Amino acid sequence: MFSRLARPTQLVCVIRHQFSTSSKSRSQKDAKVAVLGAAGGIGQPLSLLLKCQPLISHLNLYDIAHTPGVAADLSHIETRAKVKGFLGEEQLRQCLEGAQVVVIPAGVPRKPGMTRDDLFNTNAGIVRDLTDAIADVCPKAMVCIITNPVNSTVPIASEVLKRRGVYDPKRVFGVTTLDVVRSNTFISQIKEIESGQGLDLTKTNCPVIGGHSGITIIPLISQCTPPVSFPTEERAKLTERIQNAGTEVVEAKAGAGSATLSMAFAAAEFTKTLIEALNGMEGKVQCAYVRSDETEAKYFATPVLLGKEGIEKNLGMGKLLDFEVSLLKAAMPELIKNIEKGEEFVAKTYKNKPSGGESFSGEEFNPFK
Ligand SMILES: NC(=O)C1=CN([C@@H]2O[C@H](COP(=O)(O)OP(=O)(O)OC[C@H]3O[C@@H](n4cnc5c(N)ncnc54)[C@H](O)[C@@H]3O)[C@@H](O)[C@H]2O)C=CC1
Ligand SMILES: O=C([O-])CC(=O)C(=O)O
Repeated sequence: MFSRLARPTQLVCVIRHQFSTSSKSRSQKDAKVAVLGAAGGIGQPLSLLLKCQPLISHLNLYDIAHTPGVAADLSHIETRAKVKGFLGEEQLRQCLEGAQVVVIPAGVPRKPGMTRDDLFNTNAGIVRDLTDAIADVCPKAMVCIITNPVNSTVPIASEVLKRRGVYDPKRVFGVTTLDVVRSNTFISQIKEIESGQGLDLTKTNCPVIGGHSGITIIPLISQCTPPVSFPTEERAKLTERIQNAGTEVVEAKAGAGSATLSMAFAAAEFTKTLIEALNGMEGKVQCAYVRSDETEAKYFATPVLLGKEGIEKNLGMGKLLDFEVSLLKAAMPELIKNIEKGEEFVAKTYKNKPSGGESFSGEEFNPFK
């Protein structure tokens, strides 16, 4: 059930292959995708990968800077998707017209010494306002949120959509694919050191549940396919590396941002799987941070089966080892706090704009009063 997609280890070749294979197919449907934050460190390579994705017919790129150049550049690539750039708030709604999938990497990244939660003050408002525009223009779109802190930005987007009366939990995703990508890579690397032969990365799949920050990232190594086993100490070390992998990149980049290329790869994989599922392809599964009843946290990442309407089924976390249960216990307080912080932010700051009516204060929605 939890299948891996073919992964572009040799990216360019696979991009060409995907394009040439599917340009022969006349049965594919058109997908219109908007990327918000498209000129950034993630946005640019992500837009490149999406431009090479044959299921995408239209690719709209929005940012507060540089999108005309990025769009002009990408538009010269001989692949199917028609690329348009949209610049500044006044063009945001135009960008979103007809979008079936909206991917959001807009917002500031970490610098060394910062936590993802330290990004909240800047990024919360960005996600709130972008989601508000989505509610106006393409309320039925799939919303894929990359912007950190994901643990809080997904609740923020959900609360805005709720206030606008267009929330459907099947259509809102926190993109946590990078945690799976990293787990697969690190597990295979260790097996290569141990046995001289790594795992076949096209078939390796380690689900990652929980949230997307530090100890809230819970790799389920016991559920990896193919099955792998590690001595207790090594499993703990591997888990810690996966949890801190984002910080590993932030430190290596030494002030120049966080993971961009691997994140673009991961988000492109997620988007591709989602579009395939929207097109009716069956058995499409990805881990994502979604509205969930799995635990006491309202939002929780698990493998989800994707379908024509978004999430078809939450596949849950399965049976955990004692070690994984202890990781889950450790994660819950932080995760719940992050979720509440996102919800409170919207309650305190959201100004609803009913169509044709006047703006009125978010105070009216404050459930804490
Ligand atoms: N979910 C995940 O696994 C990951 C999430 N991230 C997060 O992704 C976000 C983006 O990271 P980078 O691309 O490296 O940052 P970046 O700074 O390189 O790019 C961000 C882009 O967002 C744009 N932007 C800012 N405000 C905007 C607004 N109101 N509307 C539209 N665009 C706006 C900026 O102009 C910039 O082009 C960060 O919050 C980062 O923490 C990064 C890596 C992994
Ligand atoms: O670490 C960061 O700030 C960016 C991120 O979410 C990741 O790389 O997993």
